[in-house]
Amino acid sequence: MKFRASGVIPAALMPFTQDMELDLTTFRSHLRDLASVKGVTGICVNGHASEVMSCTEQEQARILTVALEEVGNALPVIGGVYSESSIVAAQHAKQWQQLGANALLVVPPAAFGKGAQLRPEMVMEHYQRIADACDLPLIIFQYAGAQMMAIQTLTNLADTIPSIKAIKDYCGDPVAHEETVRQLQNSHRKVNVLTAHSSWLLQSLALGCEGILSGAGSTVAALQAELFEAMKDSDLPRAREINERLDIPNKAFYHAPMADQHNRMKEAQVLMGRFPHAVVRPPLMKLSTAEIDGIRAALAKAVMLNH
Ligand SMILES: N[C@@H](CC=O)C(=O)O
Repeated sequence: MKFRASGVIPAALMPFTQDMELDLTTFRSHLRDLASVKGVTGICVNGHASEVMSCTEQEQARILTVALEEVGNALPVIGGVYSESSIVAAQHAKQWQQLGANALLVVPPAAFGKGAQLRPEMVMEHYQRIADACDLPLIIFQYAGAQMMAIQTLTNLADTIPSIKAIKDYCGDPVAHEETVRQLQNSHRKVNVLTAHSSWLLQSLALGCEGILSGAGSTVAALQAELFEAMKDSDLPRAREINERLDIPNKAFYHAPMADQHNRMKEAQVLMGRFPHAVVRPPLMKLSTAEIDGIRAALAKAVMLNH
């Protein structure tokens, strides 16, 4: 299945059983749900939304294999490559290719947050090792805050590593985001920008981003796809209307502490009748009843509850 770095690519959640094991039955039905949404062009697993940091290497391999079995005939599957070690990340890249992944999302190691701006060679080495270990299209993951890479580092990556085809941009800064679109997507070496700015998608898509790769897609992929379509058609009134609808669940998912963003989406899946439980692995903690009630109210207001 050929990966095209465009359109709406949800990052799947990873359901766990009550004893915190992978719940692969629910995962399979989650993947089928996502694949059935009109406008979805791929599915990403083993990203932050899948709680990749708390899954073992064997579990990550299993998650990718199950995703490929379940939806790999219909859509490209993008596997997140995450390790604190560039050497291990490169081993994963090789293994994920052998398992059949169609592209890789390079999840930034925590070390980037302690010096990627001052020592961009860390970033270059991490990506180069991954690129050398496989032949798959790579997606840069630009993260907000301390992990954020300088625009010069992004253009150096694009110029040095031909297999880089896209960037998932979650820089959180509209000025930096616009510059990323300008310098990567609208330059001679075209690297598509897939926005992850789920809470300001309309503004982001107005810059011309070629797609959306977002954890919120796990839960609001249909609305994201409608918004994407409206923006492609330059139908601003329609886009504004969809944006208003998206704003309600987005406000319930994206607020401090941001560590809980996907935790909240899991609770939403339970409230929508899709997941049996919203179990997260520590250090993430179960949300309070008051917060779950707030998510329920938001979903009801957005007409996302069937009951
Ligand atoms: N909020 C973004 C970035 C997360 O890591 C997303 O979920 O895609």
